[in-house]
Amino acid sequence: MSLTLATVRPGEPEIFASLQGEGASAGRPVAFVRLSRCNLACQWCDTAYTWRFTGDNRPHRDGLAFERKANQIVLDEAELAERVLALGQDRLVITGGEPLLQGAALARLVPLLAGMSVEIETNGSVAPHPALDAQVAQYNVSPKLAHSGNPADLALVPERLTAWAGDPRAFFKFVVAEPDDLAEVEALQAAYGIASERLYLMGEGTDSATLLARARWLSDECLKRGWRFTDRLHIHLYGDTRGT
Ligand SMILES: C[S@@+](CC[C@H](N)C(=O)[O-])C[C@H]1O[C@@H](n2cnc3c(N)ncnc32)[C@H](O)[C@@H]1O
Ligand SMILES: Nc1nc2[nH]cc(C(=O)O)c2c(=O)[nH]1
Ligand code: SF4
Ligand SMILES: [Mg+2]
Repeated sequence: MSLTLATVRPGEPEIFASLQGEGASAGRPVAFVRLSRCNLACQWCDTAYTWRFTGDNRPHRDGLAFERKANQIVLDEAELAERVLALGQDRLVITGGEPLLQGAALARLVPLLAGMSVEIETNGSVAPHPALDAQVAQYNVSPKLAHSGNPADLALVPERLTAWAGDPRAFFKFVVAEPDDLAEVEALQAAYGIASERLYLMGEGTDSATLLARARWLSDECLKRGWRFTDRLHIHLYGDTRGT
């Protein structure tokens, strides 16, 4: 079995070491692998190069029907594990695109990582393969709200949100653009019993000024509600740059 990865430059898979920029483990030095393909199509996605391919202007709402394009690289698990281990970190963050679309292959990758812990970035709409789930230390679950432009029935899958809310490894990370978006977060917390200590708000944005402007009111909202706030550290450090 193999994995389809995004590329940081033509022909170079997006495998890199950086500080985790977001969520409950922000600031931790980690290795990253970015997989290609996504089942959603957020209108503000900062990694659309993993799912919207040259020559096709429609968002691919069906990530499983992806086409093999020059900007994707297929690696077998052993080759990928070797490149990850060479980065010398004790945790691997698997992101994308939507990495859980390739859960069976990821389940075969993890045992080759010599004891590295695994953290997964997911949009929360896809069930983790059971053999992968048994090996995951932390999920960063980012359910997409209406402002993402995705149909709610694709983005917000009730049985998935119930499962994530009941899993202590799962930290929710809601991308918020405007104060009105908070009513949706409130409704989801009430509907699924999401614990406030596992509920993070993160501003939408791919530049420091936008993120800081949003942080100013998001922090007040978190103080009022007992929710958590996360910034996007990598954007402040490196801008909107692939492989950082
Ligand atoms: C590119 S996604 C990949 C993982 C998965 N598809 C997901 O959406 O969680 C990684 C993280 O970046 C966030 N993200 C993507 N574009 C963003 C933007 N323009 N502003 C803020 N967060 C963004 C997503 O919500 C998610 O938390
Ligand atoms: N440094 C850094 N931290 C991140 N946290 C989540 C990321 C993602 O794209 O999933 C990401 C990323 O792309 N870079
Ligand atoms: S779910 Fe994640 S990868 Fe997919 S379009 Fe949205 S932000 Fe981008
Ligand atoms: Mg990113």
